[in-house]
Amino acid sequence: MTAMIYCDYNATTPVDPRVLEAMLPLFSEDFANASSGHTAGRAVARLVEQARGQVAALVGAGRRNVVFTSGATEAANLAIRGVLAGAEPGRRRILVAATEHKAVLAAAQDAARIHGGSVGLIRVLRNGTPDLDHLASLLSRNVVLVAVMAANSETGAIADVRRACQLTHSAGALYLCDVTQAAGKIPVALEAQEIDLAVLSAHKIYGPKGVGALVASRPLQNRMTPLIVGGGQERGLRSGTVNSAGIVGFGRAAAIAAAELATDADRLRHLTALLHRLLAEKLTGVELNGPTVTRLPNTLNLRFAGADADAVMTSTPQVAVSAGSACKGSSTEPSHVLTAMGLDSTAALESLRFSLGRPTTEDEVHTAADHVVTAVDHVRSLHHRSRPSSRAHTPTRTRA
Ligand SMILES: Cc1ncc(COP(=O)(O)O)c(C=O)c1O
Ligand code: FES
Repeated sequence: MTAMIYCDYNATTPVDPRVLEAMLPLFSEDFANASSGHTAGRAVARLVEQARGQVAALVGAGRRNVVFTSGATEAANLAIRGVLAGAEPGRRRILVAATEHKAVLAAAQDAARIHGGSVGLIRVLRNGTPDLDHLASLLSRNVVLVAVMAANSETGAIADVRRACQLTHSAGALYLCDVTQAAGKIPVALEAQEIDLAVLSAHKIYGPKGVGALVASRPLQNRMTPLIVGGGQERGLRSGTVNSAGIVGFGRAAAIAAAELATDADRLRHLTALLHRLLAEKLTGVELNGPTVTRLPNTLNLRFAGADADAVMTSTPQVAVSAGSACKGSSTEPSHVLTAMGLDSTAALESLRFSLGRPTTEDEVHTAADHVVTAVDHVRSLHHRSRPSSRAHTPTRTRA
């Protein structure tokens, strides 16, 4: 049995050993409650504040702007609900890119339902990048919030965040940027770009699961309504004893990601291009879903025409890839991201996402490509056998 080759780092990453090392003392000697006034508590509070600074630095924000949550999902819910709750009655429309993560799409729908608002979808171009001309045409004085993610988890498509933010501000609305996939992979500069609200998650950057952050300016934080009330931690925006071990791990992961971003990105860009080349050389009918250039360095979403993605995944248990996003699991619904780009459901269901990571090696890429080639060939041959009248997808392979 060969070891599994993990190519699903956009779904989640392993905890970096250096992160684990930083976290361990928080479970033993530094276990005190960060809100406690005694020396032990204050020592933990200092570690939490150090982590706040590290997370802020990764995304180019001030330390005081970071509010720790249980993840990007909670942060998105807090941001959207928090803004809408305090919005003027005549200004409760939210615009979200059609390819946003469900955490943002569902939070927007829910907030609109609860607070009497509405949600509009911003179209994306064929390559998955948000259509900012469409955003411009949708903006009006009713819009309170616009959400356009920095980089898409399924296709790696990178948005022109600067322009999206400028358009939003010129209409007097707030801009929310989901940087969960961008953080640690490409530079993120929230303050320089005047982004009002951002969300991210530790487990996408080799930190632990169950911890994330909302980044928002102090005046905005003061205007926001919390989702969870109680002891008033995180300046009243997120009550509950802080997850000190998780936060310290998040901070260490952010510091490592910031220091290694450039080298990681170069290496991953090379490995992703290699994987793409190997698959395109050995298979016909391979189409890239996503931009050729403005794409995350580690992400490759490919359609293998005539090969159902779930069947390919079943035939290649040695390689961990995903069809759509991890939280959809094995659902047979086509990805909302791919269909928003104009793929029909057949094409969407024939698409696989490869996302490489810090531990990925060149050997792994070669082996993964071999496995996927075999699996795609196998699935295509089954398909042709089960439907004798169908034409082969490969021009060189004709049926008798
Ligand atoms: C772009 C994006 N936003 C938000 C999330 C949600 O993060 P979490 O599961 O940590 O709440 C994810 C994770 O899948 C993501 O990829
Ligand atoms: S786990 Fe990434 S999309 Fe849900």
